[in-house]
Amino acid sequence: MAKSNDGEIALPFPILIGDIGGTNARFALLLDAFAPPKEFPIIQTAQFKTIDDALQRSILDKSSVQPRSAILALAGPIQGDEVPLTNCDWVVRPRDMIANLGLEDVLLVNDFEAQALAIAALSDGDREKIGGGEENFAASRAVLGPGTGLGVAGLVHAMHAWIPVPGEGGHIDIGPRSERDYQIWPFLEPIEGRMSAEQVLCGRGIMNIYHAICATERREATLDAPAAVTGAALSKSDPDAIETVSLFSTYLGRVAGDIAMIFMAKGGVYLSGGISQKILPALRGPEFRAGFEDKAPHGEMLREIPTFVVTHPMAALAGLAAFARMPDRFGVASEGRRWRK
Ligand SMILES: Nc1ncnc2c1ncn2[C@@H]1O[C@H](COP(=O)(O)OP(=O)(O)OP(=O)(O)O)[C@@H](O)[C@H]1O
Repeated sequence: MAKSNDGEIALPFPILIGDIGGTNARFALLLDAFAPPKEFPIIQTAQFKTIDDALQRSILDKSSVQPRSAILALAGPIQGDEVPLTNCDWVVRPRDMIANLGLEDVLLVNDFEAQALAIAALSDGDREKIGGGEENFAASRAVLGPGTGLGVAGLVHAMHAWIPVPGEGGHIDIGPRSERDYQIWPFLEPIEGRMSAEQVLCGRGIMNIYHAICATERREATLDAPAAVTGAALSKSDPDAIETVSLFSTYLGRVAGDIAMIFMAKGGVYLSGGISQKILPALRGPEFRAGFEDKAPHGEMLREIPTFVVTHPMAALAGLAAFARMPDRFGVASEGRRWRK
């Protein structure tokens, strides 16, 4: 059996891989290191009381293949033998999974770690470049994903391996920069008195910006959901929605530029998460790159760093599949989050 580079033995095939978010869970089976993943229909987490029930009824009962191991990416910190999920009622108990579902080996990783694994493996068909120079293939990369929250991770190339670096980068401070920012800022809702990136760069953040613009303009806020705001912006039917998406793109560019500097991400900065793909036409506009490059004294360096929108519909699963097939290429720590029969 192969050894992964942290000295652990690679997980045995067939491997069940899963990306479990607050609303949706996506699963696929890998029969061996070469066969394409067998994907299952997306599961709504709210429709099953427990994850074991969802796995039994939606995966195991629907396939003749019994997986020997599982790699699951979860939204939330992984600590101890019972891992509650953020934004949904499921609790992941790997020991019970091994006892009840016929698995021998379970590895849990953070959802943005899976996104970081994905950006090591995406082909040109799974991403759209939106500015900057050529990528440096051996250099570090970073990924930001505005969705229900703002996930951030780095991907560092060291010791002949790609090492995902998950963190809480979505919660860094963000401050006003332009005259317009100074007008809007007093109306933005802070968290415990401070403005963090996540307060503006997620679904809730879109509404925060939109309400602040409406308050600044003394206009009634008529749109009631992030999708309504981005829809009205893309169809150019509402001036406040248009400005919301313009400022969202600027702020996403600024934070992406900060993360690029922290990781020296000359391999590129990637935008994932549910929102990036949905506002892709807006991200192609000038605001995102202008915010990204406005980083004196390092503007020159930032202008060279390419940025990409991840267009792969199941990027996290693609990342987990790449790791499952070639664990030696990645430095994924397993201490405290791997359970074996
Ligand atoms: N068209 C849209 N424009 C802007 N925001 C949207 C749009 N559609 C959904 N959203 C917002 O995106 C967020 C959900 O993001 P995303 O799809 O990335 O979910 P997630 O956090 O990855 O969870 P899960 O994995 O369970 O789907 C919600 O806040 C939702 O309101």
